[in-house]
Amino acid sequence: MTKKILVLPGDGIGPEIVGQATRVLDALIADHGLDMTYESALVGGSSFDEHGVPLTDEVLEKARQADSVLLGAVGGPKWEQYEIAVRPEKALLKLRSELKLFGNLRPAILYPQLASASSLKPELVSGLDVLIVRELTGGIYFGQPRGIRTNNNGEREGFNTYIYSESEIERIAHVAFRAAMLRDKRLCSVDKANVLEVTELWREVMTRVGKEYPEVELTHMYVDNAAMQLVRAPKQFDVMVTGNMFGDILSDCAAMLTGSIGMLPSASLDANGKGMYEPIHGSAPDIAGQNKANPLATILSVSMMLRHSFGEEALADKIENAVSTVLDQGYRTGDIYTDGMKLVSTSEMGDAVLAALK
Ligand SMILES: NC(=O)c1ccc[n+]([C@@H]2O[C@H](COP(=O)([O-])OP(=O)(O)OC[C@H]3O[C@@H](n4cnc5c(N)ncnc54)[C@H](O)[C@@H]3O)[C@@H](O)[C@H]2O)c1
Ligand SMILES: CC(C)[C@H](C(=O)O)[C@@H](O)C(=O)O
Ligand SMILES: [Mg+2]
Repeated sequence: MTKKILVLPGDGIGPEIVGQATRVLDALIADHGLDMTYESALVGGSSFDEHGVPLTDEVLEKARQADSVLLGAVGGPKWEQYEIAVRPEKALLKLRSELKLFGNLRPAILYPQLASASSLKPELVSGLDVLIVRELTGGIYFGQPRGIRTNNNGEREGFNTYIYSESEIERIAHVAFRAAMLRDKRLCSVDKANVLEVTELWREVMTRVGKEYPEVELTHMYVDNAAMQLVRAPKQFDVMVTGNMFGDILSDCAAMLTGSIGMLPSASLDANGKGMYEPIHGSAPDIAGQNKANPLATILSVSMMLRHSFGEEALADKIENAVSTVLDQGYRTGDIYTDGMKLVSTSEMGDAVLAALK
């Protein structure tokens, strides 16, 4: 059966970077006779402008029907004036939650060629390979009740609920332990169990599930310390597992260690391996429309799609090798540029990756 991919470019730099990723996909489909097709649709602000909602029922249904989804980025200043319920970001959250994509994998890998682009000293990051496993459909992002209300003193107050059920923690724990089993077998669970009951339970469940994976060394760390350790000595980590909001923050932090947020892909998976793939960065309004954005995180997201949703390991490797080749050749978009390298545009980086794939 032909595999169907739904492509959602989104807003800001989304269409520019996804444009390069689909060129890579086109080349692989043509050169390797892959039985895959894709169609594109609006999401986020571009959908809001056209349809008055950031995600139409039709596009949600297409996402359900697809074998996997490739997303660029959503959001931007144009839509910040609207209430949260109709903002572009809501589309992303709805897709994640409706498709039950609870397991978010965010690999922070330093390509050796980019050691000098990292914000840390090369010796601290050389060989860096950390996998952040982020719970993506629960926690404070989705907990009820939430809102802005007027309290008894007549003052407005905003509130959200940080909640995790045991089963939600268990299933993300299994994702993380299984990932650790395929790597260096070290898992660090990040929480705030010294203050928040929800993460006290998180720690208890992680420890319990850990008994099923005796080969994996499980450690626990408070999130404030984890943020500090990530910039102090990031190579101490193999796999990190954490909740939705802590994972959001720590993954942006880890991204910068690899040279740029423009380098980090992600996979958001359901219990059956269906996934949505996207770079971890946003729509970068400051550079949108200028053909400047780094498309590599999105191209690497295609690689993750081929690996996790379609079992095409060799082709996934091929994309990663092509990225490594273009970095060897000295091609750099502005975010990863260092002296002596060749500064290229988004589309020229795409050209270079396509050439390296041949
Ligand atoms: N997955 C998503 O769709 C997603 C993720 C994060 C933020 N957002 C949204 O994006 C908008 C902008 O958010 P932000 O500015 O906080 O974060 P951002 O990730 O868009 O940008 C942060 C900084 O990183 C740079 N950057 C990001 N991606 C880059 C790339 N590929 N190449 C080069 N530089 C890159 C930007 O230019 C900017 O200076 C907001 O509306 C936010 O909600 C969306
Ligand atoms: C845009 C926003 C909803 C999203 C998140 O917070 O999950 C983004 O920051 C991410 O990291 O994918
Ligand atoms: Mg984020």
